[in-house]
Amino acid sequence: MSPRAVFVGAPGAGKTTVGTLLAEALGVPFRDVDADIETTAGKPIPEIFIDEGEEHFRALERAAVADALTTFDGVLALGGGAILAPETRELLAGHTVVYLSVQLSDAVSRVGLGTGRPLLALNPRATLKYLLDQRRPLYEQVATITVATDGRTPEDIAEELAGKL
Ligand SMILES: Nc1ncnc2c1ncn2[C@@H]1O[C@H](COP(=O)(O)OP(=O)(O)O)[C@@H](O)[C@H]1O
Ligand SMILES: O=C(O)C1=C[C@@H](OP(=O)(O)O)[C@@H](O)[C@H](O)C1
Ligand SMILES: [Mg+2]
Repeated sequence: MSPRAVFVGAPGAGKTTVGTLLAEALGVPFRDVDADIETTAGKPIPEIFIDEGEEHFRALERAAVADALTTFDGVLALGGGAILAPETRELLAGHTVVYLSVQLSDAVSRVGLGTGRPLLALNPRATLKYLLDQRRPLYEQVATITVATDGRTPEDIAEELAGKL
């Protein structure tokens, strides 16, 4: 069993939003690894970061991605940092991986100061700039399809992808 599409990209790229719309368009289920992690941990992601720390979150994330890649055949969204793990990048080989790219300005305006992303809680613009610079090569490495999302609606992006998949 293998997902129809796996979404990667930075926080605010629209993985959860576009992934949900694409799953609807294809008539398949949607799953978000962040939600799987919260179910396993029994608490929201910010609380995992506070109580156990990022390393523990990343361990849960590696396990959740490995599980979903072999047990789920709908549309799957990863968290933005999942591709930091070399073993996760290796597991993605052979899958249909959609990289939603986003420039700093759109990413910042989309995530704003909203809660739920502990890494961005303090200084979203500076942190996002760092994350984008660090991760862009990794997203490009695992991607089989890349879609630039700046200035486009989630509906428009999902429609384009539904036509390609
Ligand atoms: N293409 C887009 N244009 C404008 N806003 C978007 C777009 N994609 C997502 N958003 C908004 O940005 C925020 C983050 O989207 P989300 O799907 O949670 O991103 P991710 O899962 O990649 O972090 C949400 O408020 C969502 O409605
Ligand atoms: O970029 C990251 O390291 C993270 C992104 C989040 O997911 P989204 O990319 O869906 O916001 C979530 O997994 C966690 O807060 C860590
Ligand atoms: Mg998300």
